[in-house]
Amino acid sequence: MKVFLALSVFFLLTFPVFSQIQPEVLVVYYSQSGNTKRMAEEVAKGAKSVSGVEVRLKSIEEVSEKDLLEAAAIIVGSPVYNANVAPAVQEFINSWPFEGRPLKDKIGAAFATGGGISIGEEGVMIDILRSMLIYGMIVIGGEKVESAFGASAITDEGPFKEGDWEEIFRIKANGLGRRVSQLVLRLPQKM
Ligand SMILES: Cc1cc2nc3c(=O)[nH]c(=O)nc-3n(C[C@H](O)[C@H](O)[C@H](O)COP(=O)(O)O)c2cc1C
Repeated sequence: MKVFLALSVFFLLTFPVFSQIQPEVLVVYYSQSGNTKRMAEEVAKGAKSVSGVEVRLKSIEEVSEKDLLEAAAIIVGSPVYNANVAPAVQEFINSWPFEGRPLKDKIGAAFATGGGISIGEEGVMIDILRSMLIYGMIVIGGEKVESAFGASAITDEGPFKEGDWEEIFRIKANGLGRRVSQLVLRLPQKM
């Protein structure tokens, strides 16, 4: 009897801790030749470095509406296509649920990869954040002023030409994910 009582008390005291649902950070990307995918992996790594959050990494083709609704934060990555968000990414964002604004108050952030310096990546991140604002999301940038609009990488010009993944881009991507996770934990969680 005593053992039973002790076990019951232990269960009652620890159940809320074990059953607590961790907020989710969804990192989602579109990538044809692998650069944006690589950046997404680094963003996810940064997000995972913060304990107390669940991180999901998916391509836009793999993401369901349920994934979007369950996430406390959505981080979207796109390559630069003719100085714009890749059409597949814009279509993906356009397909998000809007009625009743179920994405309102989720954190939103962006990352981008572009072939050349200053030929589109900043504009792409701002365009992603601008669309997120329509959904009522709380948009944020990266950790440092160098990633104020999000994390971006140059993949095909001068010293940044394919091959080595530059450390500065990795640091920006890690920092973006980390900051999103830290801020997610500071928001009141919806049950
Ligand atoms: C159709 C097309 C248009 C592009 N336009 C631009 C551009 O305007 N500016 C730029 O910096 N890079 C441009 N790029 C280069 C890609 O943005 C860059 O290679 C990117 O890293 C590709 O990402 P991914 O490897 O994830 O597919 C373009 C690439 C394609 C295929």
